[in-house]
Amino acid sequence: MTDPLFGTLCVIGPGLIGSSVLRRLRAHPELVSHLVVADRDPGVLERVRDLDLGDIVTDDLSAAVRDADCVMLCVPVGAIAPIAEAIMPHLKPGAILTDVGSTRRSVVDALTPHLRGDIAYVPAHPMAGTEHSGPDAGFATLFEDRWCLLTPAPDVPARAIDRIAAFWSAMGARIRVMDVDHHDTICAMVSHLPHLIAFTICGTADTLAEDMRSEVLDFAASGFRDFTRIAASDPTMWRDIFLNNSDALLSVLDRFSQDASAMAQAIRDGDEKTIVDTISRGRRIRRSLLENRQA
Ligand SMILES: NC(=O)c1ccc[n+]([C@@H]2O[C@H](COP(=O)([O-])OP(=O)(O)OC[C@H]3O[C@@H](n4cnc5c(N)ncnc54)[C@H](O)[C@@H]3O)[C@@H](O)[C@H]2O)c1
Ligand SMILES: O=C(O)C(=O)C[C@]1(C(=O)O)C=C[C@@H](O)C=C1
Repeated sequence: MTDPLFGTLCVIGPGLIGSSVLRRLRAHPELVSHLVVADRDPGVLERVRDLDLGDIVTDDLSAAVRDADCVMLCVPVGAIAPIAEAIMPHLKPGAILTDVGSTRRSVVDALTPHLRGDIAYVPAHPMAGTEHSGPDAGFATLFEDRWCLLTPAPDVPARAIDRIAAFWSAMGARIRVMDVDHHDTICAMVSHLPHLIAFTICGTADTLAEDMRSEVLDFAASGFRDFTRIAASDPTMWRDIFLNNSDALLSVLDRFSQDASAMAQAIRDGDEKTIVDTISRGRRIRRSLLENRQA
């Protein structure tokens, strides 16, 4: 029998992501021997107990981390650094600290000054999720064949990075190690901007429906519905993402606005070539994504 990856793992914030990790660990008990789960919300803790996702379930974060070989923060981005600061004095010597936050630079900058010398911090962002939140939303296969982006500082010991990489491989994910700012630029484009557009387009349709006193939304077919899926995501999580990745997000939003204006101009001018070229590009991207997924 192989040794477990961690003797004790503590998950703080057993929502969609945290509870998916815990479900996978329950399905593969050889990976981690002992699971400690902490949250500030009594309702969440009750569900975690009902679902039997932890061996110890508590609202006492300091006590929860005391014996943990690895502590994983699965809370909204704005709560990561404050929680890390609060638990820092209570961490076991030599423990690994990790999180699953969707943005990196502002979190790393806020957290690093509080980092103890004997604690390795290895942020890991799984590029997987749904529009749902909370412990009931998770599922054990969420991370299968999805990327997990690791952004450790250059001085983090390789042993700790390897552990977290092995952990996410066991979750079914593919691993890529990258620089913090590079991570934020990529995620601004492929995740944060699409969500911003989805939230905005729903608002526009809703306002139009009110203005016209009409049933615009009643006739929403699948194109609009595809936007509403991601627009149903958690407001606190997305507020934190937008505010914590503002520079990269505003920069891609600027480019998007220019491209949308160019499309508007092409429509105004009856410029068929530009319109067809732009649509064809989208079609090519969709097809190459589907091919890569099947590969
Ligand atoms: N949802 C996604 O699609 C997705 C994908 C990848 C990464 N992420 C990131 O993962 C993290 C968690 O997202 P989620 O969708 O699982 O969220 P969630 O809302 O489902 O769960 C978050 C949990 O954190 C708890 N929490 C919040 N503040 C806390 C605090 N101060 N102290 C203790 N507990 C606290 C909440 O009670 C909740 O149980 C976020 O940083 C998010 O950016 C989300
Ligand atoms: O599929 C979804 O619903 C998601 O929103 C998942 C998604 C994404 O944008 O792809 C959302 C935020 C994350 O940090 C990573 C993944």
